[in-house]
Amino acid sequence: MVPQQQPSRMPFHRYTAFKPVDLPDRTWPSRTITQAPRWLSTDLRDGNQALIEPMDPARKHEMFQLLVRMGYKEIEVGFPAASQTDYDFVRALIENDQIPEDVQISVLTQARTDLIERTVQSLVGAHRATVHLYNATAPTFREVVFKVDREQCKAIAVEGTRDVVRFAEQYLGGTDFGYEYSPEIFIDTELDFALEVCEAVMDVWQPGPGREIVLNLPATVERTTPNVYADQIEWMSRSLTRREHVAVSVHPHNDRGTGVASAELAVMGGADRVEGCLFGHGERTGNVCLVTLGMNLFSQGVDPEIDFSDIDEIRRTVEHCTQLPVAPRHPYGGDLVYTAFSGSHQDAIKKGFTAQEERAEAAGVPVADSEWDVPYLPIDPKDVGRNYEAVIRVNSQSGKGGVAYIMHRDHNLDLPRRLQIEFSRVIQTYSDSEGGEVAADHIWSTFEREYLSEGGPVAVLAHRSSTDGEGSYRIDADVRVRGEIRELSGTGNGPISAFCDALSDVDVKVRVMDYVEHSMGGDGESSAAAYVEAEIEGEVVWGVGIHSSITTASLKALCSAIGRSARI
Ligand SMILES: CC(=O)SCCNC(=O)CCNC(=O)[C@H](O)C(C)(C)COP(=O)(O)OP(=O)(O)OC[C@H]1O[C@@H](n2cnc3c(N)ncnc32)[C@H](O)[C@@H]1OP(=O)(O)O
Ligand SMILES: CC(C)C(=O)C(=O)O
Repeated sequence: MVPQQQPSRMPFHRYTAFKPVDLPDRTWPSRTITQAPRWLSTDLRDGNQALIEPMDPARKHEMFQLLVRMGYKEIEVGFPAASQTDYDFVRALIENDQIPEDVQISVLTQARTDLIERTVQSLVGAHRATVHLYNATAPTFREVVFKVDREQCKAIAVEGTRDVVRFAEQYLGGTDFGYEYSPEIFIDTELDFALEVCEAVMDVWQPGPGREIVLNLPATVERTTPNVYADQIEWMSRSLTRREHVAVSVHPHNDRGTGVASAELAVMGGADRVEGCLFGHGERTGNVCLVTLGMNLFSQGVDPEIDFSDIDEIRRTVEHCTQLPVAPRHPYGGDLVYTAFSGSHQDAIKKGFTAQEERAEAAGVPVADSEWDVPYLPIDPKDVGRNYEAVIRVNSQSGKGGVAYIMHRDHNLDLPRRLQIEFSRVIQTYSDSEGGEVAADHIWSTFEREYLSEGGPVAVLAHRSSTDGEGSYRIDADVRVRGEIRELSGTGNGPISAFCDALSDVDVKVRVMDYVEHSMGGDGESSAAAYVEAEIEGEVVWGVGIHSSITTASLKALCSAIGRSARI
């Protein structure tokens, strides 16, 4: 008897639901994203500060170069007041002139005068640079961490901003200087207070034409559903004064696994800019993944303004720099994300590829330019530098479609449907007994053994044929029958029926039920494939022949069927 279910033993009473935002006239749900937001990569700061082993200078340079190559124009390069390594890295970028003209680096600092001064000093000589200042504004942080009230909390932000302005004037004369402020833990901060602090910071910075401020509103710890974050962002975006001079920025983390949705809904709610990391590195469960966000736009026909065309090179570099693996199922970049093992998916993909090619041909455009619509593949793997090799892999969950796809892809063989069924049963028997994946070369060697070996009871050694002009076909063939070489002759309405007739002389009874042939394409020496479905000794089997002469291929296919019927 199944035991009765016990009441939950999870202590859920310890947690309270996040308070929603009162915004009945919210507009974000009916918006769509038609343009990429501004991106900021914080791989070298928030990503780096969460690594088991932070990046050494060589890895930092490699990551920076990758980000530049991909097209990121805003890159947070470190926390220079935190360590000599971070400070030296920023100096090296500037002194070695490694920052392209159109790239704005930024550096993070706490709101502490000594740290701000050192942070600003790290930027001396930069063409363009931003200082990013933060202080936590949420109630628990005010009460527990800083032991300040609202006014004192606001004063930290205001004084910090004054320091930034003062030191920038002192040290950064020739720099196109920008400023970013983050009320850290914005997501848990009372909205009216977050607004009050941001307004006070703006009063010091004085944004205006040519003097933007970035107000970054982080979901430092993701604690609610993405719609609530979107409400918060829309509320802030609508409430801020001097909005046209403010870049509203979001910085989602992924604690609930909904960082990407939070960022997307926040952009619909009015955010102009998104901060995140490649493959979602960052504190705890990570920052929002910039690859997923960019590729999500791409898959909707929106230019992500970032180059993802060699996703494996990006993944390898990130793995090398962070010394952490990217999960095989990570959206767009994981090893397995364009692979189907299961039969019905493989069948649909195989049909989808054919339809895609036909559509492209009908439209007169190359497949690589034609509108993509293939089942189970939200994007063309080739658009991110993958090939179709891994799209279909065979294991015990696979059906005929997958096996047939591999035979076509790797060997130009279009197996007729009933042969697909017959051969996939052979592969299924193997995968059921061995478990695991059946490699493409094993599929081929099995096919060769089952259908192409010439060691059966009948083999054609040579043949000559003639027609009488009235549709009758005559064949004379040297045939090895059960180990003996015989000269046989037969007539029929084609080579196969003539050969069947010839075989009846040596007591081999074959009734052909289906016949299919095709050229295997390619070069001048290309072969033809012939497939014969035949009833032999009451058994229906398929045989396959491959040869540069289609007649020889068809005779071989018949011998192949005879061989199979003798074996099974
Ligand atoms: C959400 C985020 O990712 S924020 C970025 C977090 N990243 C990092 O912290 C990485 C780099 N940080 C560091 O290396 C160090 O924290 C340093 C060098 C900046 C400072 O080191 P320390 O002076 O030893 O201070 P410590 O690390 O203990 O920080 C805590 C102190 O800073 C204060 N503090 C924390 N954040 C801020 C802030 N944004 N503004 C002002 N003060 C702050 C705390 O209240 C605490 O002060 P207390 O010692 O008077 O109680
Ligand atoms: C400093 C801020 C932007 C931050 O990293 C966070 O809140 O997660």
